[in-house]
Amino acid sequence: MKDITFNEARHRVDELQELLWQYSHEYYVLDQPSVTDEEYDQLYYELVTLEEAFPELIHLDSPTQAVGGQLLEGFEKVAHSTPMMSLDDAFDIEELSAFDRRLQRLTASAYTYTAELKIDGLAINLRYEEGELVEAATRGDGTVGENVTENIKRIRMIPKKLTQAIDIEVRGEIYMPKRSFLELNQARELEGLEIFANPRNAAAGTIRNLDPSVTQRRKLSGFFYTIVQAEQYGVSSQDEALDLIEKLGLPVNQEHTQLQDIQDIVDYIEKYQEGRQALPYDIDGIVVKVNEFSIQNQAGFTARSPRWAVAYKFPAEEAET
Ligand SMILES: NC(=O)c1cnc(N)c2cc(Br)sc12
Repeated sequence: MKDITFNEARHRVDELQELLWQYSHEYYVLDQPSVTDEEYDQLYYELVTLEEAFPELIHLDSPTQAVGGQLLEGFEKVAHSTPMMSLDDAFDIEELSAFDRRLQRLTASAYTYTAELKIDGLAINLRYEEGELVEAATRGDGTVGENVTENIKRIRMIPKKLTQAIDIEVRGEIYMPKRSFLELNQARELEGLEIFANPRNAAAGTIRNLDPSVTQRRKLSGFFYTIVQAEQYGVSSQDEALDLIEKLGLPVNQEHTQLQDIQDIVDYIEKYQEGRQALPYDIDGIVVKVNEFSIQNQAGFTARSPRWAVAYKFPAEEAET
C-alpha cells in the first residue's frame, strides 16, 4: 500500500465501510448485488489492510468487525474431489418430455426415474474419514469451494460421526426452515438490523459468516442426496444411495420416490407445485434423475451438468403480501 497520511486513510476507511455495508445489504437483503464477489472481496481486503496499518481507525461497526471481533481473512479454499455440477432446468412438461426422449436415444436398456424435492438452500460437500466429519465445503464455482467446516459442525442436524467408521463424501443442501427464518427476521427487526430476503439468503449468509457462533445461534438443517463415487459403496441406483445415506445417519428428504415414466413425474410435480406451501422448508422445483447408475454412466455429463438428470423449476412464488 502506497504511503498515505492518517487523514487520507481515515477518509478511505469511511468510504470503504460505507460501500461494503451497502454491498452487503444488496447481497443479503435485496438479493440484487451490484458488484461481483471478487470486487467485494477486493474492497474488503483493502479495508482490512488499512485497518491493520491504522488500528485506531477500526470502528466496531466496520464490516471487518461483523465477524465476532477478530479480523478474519476469509475462508480457506477447498478443491472438490469431483466437480459439484449444476442441473439443466426444465420449465414445462414439454421440456421434461424432451429430456426423456433424449435419454431413450442414449440407451436401449430399460430404466426408471427417481423424483426428489429441489431444496432451496446452499449446496454443501461433506467429507468423513473413519466416520468422523473432517471437512465441509460450499460449492463455490463447482471446482473450488470455501472451507466452512467450523460452521457446519455447529448445525445439530448434521452428524459429526456417522453410524459406520468409513471414508465417504456426501453432498446435499443446507437450508433454513421457514419457521427459523421468520423467527430470525423478527429478532433482527427488533434489533434494528436488516432482514433477509428469503430462507436461502439467510442460510447462505449464516454459513458464509466467518464467526461460527452465528451458525450456532441459528437453526439450520440439511438434506443429503449424493454419495461421491457411490458405486464403491455397493449401491447401484439413486434409490439405494438415498437408503445408504439415511442408514449412515444423515438427514434424507422423505418425499423422494421411484417412478416409471414421465406421466408419473407429471403427477408428482403437480402434487408438490400445489403442496409446497405446506412444507416446513422452501423448495424451488423437483429433481428428476435416472435411477440406475449403469444408465447414468451411459448417459454421462455435458460440460456443466449430468445428461441423466433435470431440475423441473416451479414458477417463482408471488411475494407474500
Ligand atoms: N435431491 C437432489 O438431487 C437435489 C435437491 N435439492 C437441490 N437443491 C439439488 C441441487 C442439485 Br445440483 S441436486 C439437488
